[in-house]
Amino acid sequence: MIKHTTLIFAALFLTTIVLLAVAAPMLPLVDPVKMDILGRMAGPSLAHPLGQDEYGRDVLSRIAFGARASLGVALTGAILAALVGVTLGLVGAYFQGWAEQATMRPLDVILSFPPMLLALLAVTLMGPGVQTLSVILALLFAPTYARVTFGEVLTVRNQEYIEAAKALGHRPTRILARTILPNVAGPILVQFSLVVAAGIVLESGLSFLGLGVVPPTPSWGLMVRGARPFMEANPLGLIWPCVALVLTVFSINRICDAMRDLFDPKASAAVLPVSRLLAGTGIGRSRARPAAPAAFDGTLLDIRHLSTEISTPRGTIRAIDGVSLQVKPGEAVALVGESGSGKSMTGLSVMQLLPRKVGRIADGEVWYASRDGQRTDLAHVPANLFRRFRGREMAMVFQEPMASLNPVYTVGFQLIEALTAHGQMTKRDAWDGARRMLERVGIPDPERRLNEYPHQLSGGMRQRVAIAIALCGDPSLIIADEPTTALDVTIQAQILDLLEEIQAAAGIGLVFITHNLGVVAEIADRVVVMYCGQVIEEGPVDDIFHNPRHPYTRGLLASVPRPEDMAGQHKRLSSIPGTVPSPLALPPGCRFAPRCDHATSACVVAVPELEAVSANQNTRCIRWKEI
Ligand SMILES: Nc1ncnc2c1ncn2[C@@H]1O[C@H](COP(=O)(O)OP(=O)(O)OP(=O)(O)O)[C@@H](O)[C@H]1O
Repeated sequence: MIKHTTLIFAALFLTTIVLLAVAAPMLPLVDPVKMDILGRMAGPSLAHPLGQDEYGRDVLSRIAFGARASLGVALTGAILAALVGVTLGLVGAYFQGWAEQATMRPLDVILSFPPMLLALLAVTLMGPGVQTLSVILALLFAPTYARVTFGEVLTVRNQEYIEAAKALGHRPTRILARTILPNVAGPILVQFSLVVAAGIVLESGLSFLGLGVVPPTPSWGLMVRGARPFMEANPLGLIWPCVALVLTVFSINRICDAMRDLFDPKASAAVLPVSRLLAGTGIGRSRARPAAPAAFDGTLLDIRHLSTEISTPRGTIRAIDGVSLQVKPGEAVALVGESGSGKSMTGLSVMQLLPRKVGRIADGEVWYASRDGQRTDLAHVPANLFRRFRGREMAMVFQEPMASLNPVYTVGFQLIEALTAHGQMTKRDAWDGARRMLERVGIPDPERRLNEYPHQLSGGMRQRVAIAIALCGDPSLIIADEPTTALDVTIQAQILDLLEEIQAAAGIGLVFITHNLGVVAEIADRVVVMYCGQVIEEGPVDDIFHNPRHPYTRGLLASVPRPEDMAGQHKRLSSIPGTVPSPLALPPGCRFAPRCDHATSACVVAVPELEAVSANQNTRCIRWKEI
């Protein structure tokens, strides 16, 4: 209640002051520079409602005209500084490297100059005046904005919703303006209110030195300075400009606070109870898998001997090493393996979303067949041309939907962004399209949900929205990186059903990255088992589950609880002994040998090749026939 009252007061006060400043020359006010020696420091009267100053000038008139200079200088300076500083901070933090040097280092130079020296330099070059003051303020405050923005962007730039925006094929300028900027707007707005306040105060100091507003032109700062020596004889002369200053600064602060809340919907919106959010999420779909339409005969994705390197402070590692796998249209291929085995890096390499600067495809090919039948080696598509594949041809669903959705935009806005990313649409069509996408992923009451923010949805619904966004570009391939790991078990099952249903109905090729072999059995047609960046076994789900040939696959399967274990038939779950070796110190020969019960001296001689076990199954173990 108090919060709202202060906001209304702030808005009214600021509007009045701004109107007063704009309309001052048209109002029936006394000439603000006209002196009246007989009326020096006279108290309020009908002719002078706020009294007269040390030269007998009308205080009300000087407040109104003074607002023009003070607010004009402070607001212009703060806005100019924000435009320059925020742009440089965004570009420097997002692109880093040379962009950081080009944007942030010149600002460091400006910061190292004493402010007064800068002010004198500007006055020497431009002459004193209101415009010069605005430029000085912009120069002084742009580095502060840039630093605040730079720091904020660094904290959000690795968030999954930024990766999700890239995965949709958005341009960097669009990502900066529409995805990152709203998420860092809060601290920038706070900075803005501080800069306006500091600007008003600085204006008075610089005007006093003859570097800004030239007397007798009124400004609030000059009024404070003029009234100070007479504060005992005429306290009102000091109080009025101070009241105007304090209330203006307070109002700007309050309005900026409210705007910050607006940009951070979590701070203002009421969070709905989870039970209500979970109601009617569309549980209980049939598990029967419809036959995938034979949309395309060949392979949709054909990864051949793909190796990806990452530079780390301790040396370059091969995050994936010679990975080959194929995905057909309508086929679901699961990538499984312990943490660090290279599953995510495989997905990110295909999408060209490797960690900036440090990650690169070192070797291999990634053949992708577009809808028109054209095959492209994605590993060799330049980064600036790759955008046309993301979103439209292939999409990505991430693990944590709260992180992959942009927290400051409604569900509807984000869906419309995705729908319009690759083509123009009318607002009405985009809204209808967004509603249909929500219906498609089984979200009840889609019209209402379109107006809600991600934090107002349950985890399961958020993931449905993330899937809907991925589907907006009608992709042929979806890479889902542990899309159910962050969800509880019942919701996991619903999301799996949904993915399975959509993928099979639309003939989409699905690469499903997971730790969970239970999930693999549920969704996948084929399994690719990875260890230390290599594929160590692959084949159809049934073959891998019933006839695993690699000791590592066996170990993984033995560590999965089965229904009979739960039912009390005491079969001990085994875990694989030892830990995954560091990619910086890989063992010679078979990478699993140090943890393998069946390893012999022959296993450490050379890295085993993938060997065909049957027409469909391959394994990377030289002893598979014996064990
Ligand atoms: N940004 C990074 N910087 C340095 N090394 C990385 C980075 N990301 C991944 N790696 C390394 O690359 C290798 C493969 O990692 P990746 O994330 O693909 O494994 P994963 O199988 O997906 O694991 P998880 O299941 O934990 O996600 C690991 O050795 C990992 O430490």
